Formats: sequence, C-alpha cells, structure tokens
Amino acid sequence: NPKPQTVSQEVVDQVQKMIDDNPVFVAAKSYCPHCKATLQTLFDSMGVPVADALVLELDKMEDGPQIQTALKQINGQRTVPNIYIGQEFIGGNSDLQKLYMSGQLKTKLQKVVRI
Ligand SMILES: N[C@@H](CCC(=O)N[C@@H](CS)C(=O)NCC(=O)O)C(=O)O
Repeated sequence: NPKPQTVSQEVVDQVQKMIDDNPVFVAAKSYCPHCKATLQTLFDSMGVPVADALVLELDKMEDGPQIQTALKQINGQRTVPNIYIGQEFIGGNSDLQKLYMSGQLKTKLQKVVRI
C-alpha cells in the first residue's frame, strides 16, 4: 500500500473536513512511539475527552497513505503524529511536548475542550 506523491483536491478537502470537525485531530500510527507519547499527554496528562478528539491510525486504514500525503500537502509535515488543536496546526510530538512544558498546551486546549 505505497504512499502516493500527490492526492486529488477531493482527498485534501476530505482531510481538511476532519480537521475542521474536531477540536483535537491527531493522525498517528499504532507502532509509533512519538504518537504514543502525544496520545498519553493529550488523554492521560491533560484529560482531553475522547469524544472531542479524532485519532486516525493511518497504518490501520486502507486510505492511510492518501491521508498522510494530503496532510503533507496541507501543512508541509510528512511525519506522524500530525497534530491540530482547534484547527491550529501544532506540528509533531516534539512541538506538542514543548507546548506542554511551557503551559501553552493547557491554554490552547481550554479554548476548545472542557479540561
Ligand atoms: N520529531 C517528530 C518525529 C516523528 C517521527 O519520526 N515519526 C515517524 C514514525 S515513529 C514517521 O512519521 N516516519 C515516517 C512515516 O511513518 O511515514 C515528532 O516529534 O513528532
């Protein structure tokens, strides 16, 4: 299931809609340790309600490679985790952890979810 170099605008629009429809959006892979760290911070440390987040496990999805390429077209990042909070592109796990350490993650989350 190889990753395409580009995807159609239709696929880009579908991915953008998933970002737009969810307070927290994370594209992850089930085996990825950086993704595990991100999900632990969001759900265990910060207490983000599961219902407020869409977590995609791209390696378990038939269209996972298409979604990953669409995200690259949307925000320029090719790695997972690929994280949005309130439709703001955060980046990857290292970016999320910096926000967590500085206290800014809480501020951003409080604007979009009840924590
Ligand atoms: N600095 C990045 C590292 C993320 C990373 O290396 N992710 C790996 C998976 S663990 C990745 O996306 N590899 C390319 C791929 O899976 O397509 C972060 O903190 O999120």
